[in-house]
Amino acid sequence: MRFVKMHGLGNDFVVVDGRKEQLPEDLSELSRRVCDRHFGVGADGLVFIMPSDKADVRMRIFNPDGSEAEMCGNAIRCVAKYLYEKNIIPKEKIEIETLAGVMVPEIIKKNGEITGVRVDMGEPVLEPRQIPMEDKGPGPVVGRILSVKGREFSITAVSMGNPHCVIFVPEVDKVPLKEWGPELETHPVFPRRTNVEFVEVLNRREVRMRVWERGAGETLACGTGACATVVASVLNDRTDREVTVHLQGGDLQIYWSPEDNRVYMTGPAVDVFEGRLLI
Ligand SMILES: N[C@H](CCC[C@H](N)C(=O)O)C(=O)O
Repeated sequence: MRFVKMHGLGNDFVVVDGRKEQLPEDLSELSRRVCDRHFGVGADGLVFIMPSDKADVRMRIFNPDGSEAEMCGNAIRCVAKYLYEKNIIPKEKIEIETLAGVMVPEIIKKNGEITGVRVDMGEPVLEPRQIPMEDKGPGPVVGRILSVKGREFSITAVSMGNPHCVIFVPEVDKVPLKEWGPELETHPVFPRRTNVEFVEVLNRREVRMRVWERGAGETLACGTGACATVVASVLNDRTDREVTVHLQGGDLQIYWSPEDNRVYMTGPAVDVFEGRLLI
C-alpha cells in the first residue's frame, strides 16, 4: 500500500489514496499499527482519500488509538495540497466530504508556489447535546466549572465537527498536560471523549495553545482545536475574531467571520516522504 507522509505544523499523518489501493476491512487496527512510532511508520493519524458522491473526494481520519474522528484541520490541508500538486483535482478550491460535513480548502499560492491552504471549517457548534456533552443547561457551555478528580476547571465546549474542551490558563508551559489531558479527554461528561486545549491569551489577536488530542495525546498542533480555541476566546471576550494561534509546531491564522458565522483556518502543509507499507 503506497502512502505519503505529510504534516501540518508537526501534526503528522500517513496519507493513503484509498481509491487506488486495496484496503483491509479493519482500518482502526491498521491505524494502530501504522501510527506506532516504533513498530510502524509513526504518525498522529492515518488518513484515507476515498470516493464521494457529494464532493470531489471524501476524507477519513483515524487516530493512533484506532478511533475515527469526524474531522481534522491539519490533515485536510495536507489532503488538499496532495490532490492539487499531484493534479488529481486540478482546482484551487477543493470540496472534501468528512463526517463533519463538506469542507472547502483553498490552495494559497505566491509566485506560482503553494505557500499554504485556507480552509472554510464551517460553523462552530455550541449546543451541548451536539458537542456532545452530558450537560443539562441549554445554550453554550462558556466558563462552566467541571470537577475532575478534585480539581476544578473553567471550561468552554465547542464542536468543529469533533469535540473540544477549551481551558484558559495563565501560562501554558506550566500545564501538566500528561496528567490533566487524559483526565479531561475521558471525563464522563463527554460521551464521545474530547480534545482538550489549554490557552494562554497574549493579547486580543494572539494566543498560545497546547493540545491533548482525543485518541492521540499531546500533538504539536491541532487545526480544529485552534478553531475551537478562537471561538472560545471570543465567547469569553478574551480576543477579537481574527487571531494568530501559536502552537508548539508553529502558527495558524484563524478568523471567525461575523458575516457567515464560519471559521476560516490558514496554515501550511508539508510533504515529507513517499513510501510503500509492508506491515
Ligand atoms: N484527534 C482528533 C482528530 C484530529 C484533529 C487534529 N489533528 C486537527 O488538526 O484538527 C479527534 O479525535 O477529534
